[in-house]
Amino acid sequence: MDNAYVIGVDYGTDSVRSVLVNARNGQEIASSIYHYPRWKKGLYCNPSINQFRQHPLDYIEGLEYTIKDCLKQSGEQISANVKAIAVDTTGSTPVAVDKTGTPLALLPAFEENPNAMFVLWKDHTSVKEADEINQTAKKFDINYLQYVGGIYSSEWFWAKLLHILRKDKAIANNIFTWVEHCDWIPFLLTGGKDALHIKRGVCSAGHKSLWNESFDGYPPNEFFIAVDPLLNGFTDNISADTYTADKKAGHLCEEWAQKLGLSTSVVIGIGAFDAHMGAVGGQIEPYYLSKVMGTSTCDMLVAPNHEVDGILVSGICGQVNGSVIPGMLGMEAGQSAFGDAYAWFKNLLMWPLKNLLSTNDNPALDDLANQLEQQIIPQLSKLAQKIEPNIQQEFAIDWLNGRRTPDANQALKGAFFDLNLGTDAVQLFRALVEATCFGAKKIVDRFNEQGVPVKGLIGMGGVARKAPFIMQMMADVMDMPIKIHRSEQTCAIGAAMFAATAAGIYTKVEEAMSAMGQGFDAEYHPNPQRVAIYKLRYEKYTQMGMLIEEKLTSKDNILTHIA
Ligand SMILES: Nc1ncnc2c1ncn2[C@@H]1O[C@H](COP(=O)(O)OP(=O)(O)O)[C@@H](O)[C@H]1O
Ligand SMILES: O=C(CO)[C@@H](O)[C@@H](O)COP(=O)(O)O
Repeated sequence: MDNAYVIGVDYGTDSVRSVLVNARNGQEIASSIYHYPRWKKGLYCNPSINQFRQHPLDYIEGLEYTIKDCLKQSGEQISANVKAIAVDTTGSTPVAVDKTGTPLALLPAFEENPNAMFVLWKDHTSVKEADEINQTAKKFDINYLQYVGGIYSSEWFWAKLLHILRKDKAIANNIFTWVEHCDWIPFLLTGGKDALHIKRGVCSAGHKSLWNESFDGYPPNEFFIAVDPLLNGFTDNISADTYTADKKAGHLCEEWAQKLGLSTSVVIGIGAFDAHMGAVGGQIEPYYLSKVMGTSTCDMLVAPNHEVDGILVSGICGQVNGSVIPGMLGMEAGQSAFGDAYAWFKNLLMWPLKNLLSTNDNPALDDLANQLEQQIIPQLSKLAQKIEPNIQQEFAIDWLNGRRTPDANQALKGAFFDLNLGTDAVQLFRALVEATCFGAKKIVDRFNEQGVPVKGLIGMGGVARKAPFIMQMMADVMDMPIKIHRSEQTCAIGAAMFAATAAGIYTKVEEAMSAMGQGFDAEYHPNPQRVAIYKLRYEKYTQMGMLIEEKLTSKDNILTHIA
């Protein structure tokens, strides 16, 4: 135990990070990050139709680079004592694979075909298919959506599969099965060669693929045929056995052991989603909402199974036994755009610099544009912090990437209200931040209303750590303190905790969490004066949100007729 080290690998939206930590106390020995090069160039994506695809080579190259870099920084002695690796990824981010479990984009015939690549969580091309799953589910006596909040989302597994099968005959003819990113990386590292043997984590299966123990696995084939005969037989190639992330997927295969310079005795853990492992890295406690705030938010809550027996929370992203901590019910909710909403606003302000300023012959101008870009969100935050909220101020709705929870509806859009000729960028930014905090409060309200009391808030992720202004507003809007986890890399550290448990260094992940957790370093408390004004503004957010939703979904909506 003295000389035991573990590696946690965290695949985020833009980059993969690995950390090598001391399994005894969680001390970070090395970390490394790799930005996906093809993704960075915008390849295979089309934001105007919400198509976001990632090439498997971005993932494979990043895996090799970051782990090797960590080992290089740590030195030979530590590298020789690496006992386990575990991986978390975004999700639902599935890919079509052939019988050998190879993603189709790794085959020459499909290497440039976006439909043969991983369909990133934020790809919303399958809104129609998700709707068809929702409509079909109503025709069955058993409610197959009861454990995923009652609404199937276009961000998820089956909707994405159906969309790809419909769009691309060549993929439909060559696909053997459909696999989540978090289940595929352990398969890769353990040298899997048969797609029937891919081990599916309970986290991905339960939250995104409609697996539940009460159905003895997935819904029956008739359900999928009723959605579309194209889905016929797909569950035959997906094992109904699922695993919690404290278990082994296997050992490092010869090929990857050689590539990385590690031994084949290194244990590979079962994979799970970033937010779920992040919640563990952030030392989640029962009934604390653990908010991973980055591009999007993922809000996790755990509760002992016997205390929430019979409760089904509607409109969330699922409740799954063991998806976060084995033996507890893991519940997931979240917002489709959080930091992404601020990034959108920043990009809007950057438009003249990106489009009117010719930097061809002048690298200094390029540098200047980049520097300004880095400063936009911090400077807006600094100035927005000085504005005291009042009821008449500019106002926004945060559904710029649709609404993930409560009640998934990816067709919804964002909005600004109450603008006048005096409205400036700072006021608009303030309104946007406030809207994202209101969106966060809607999730807390839903848990409270449906019998799962939220007793505290834990903040993690890029925005939680970089944005005191936003975290203070979160505490004010929620009327509840929020404590921020010390770790910069909660997801990767969570993966490292699971790696240590899968390797048998700890018997339970809770033990790993208390031994390896780094604790909290900031806490924001609500300001009573602002709490009162935000209550009124939240009421307005609710009313305006309802108005937008009714308009967008009503039969006499002019846009529906034009479409
Ligand atoms: N100073 C800041 N204040 C608020 N948001 C920020 C700041 N800097 C970056 N962001 C946002 O953080 C998000 C990235 O979060 P991060 O946790 O680093 O990545 P990921 O979600 O990919 O894991 C981006 O959407 C960006 O707009
Ligand atoms: O939805 C999930 C997990 O269920 C996340 O993977 C997804 O929000 C992406 O997270 P990031 O914004 O990359 O931290």
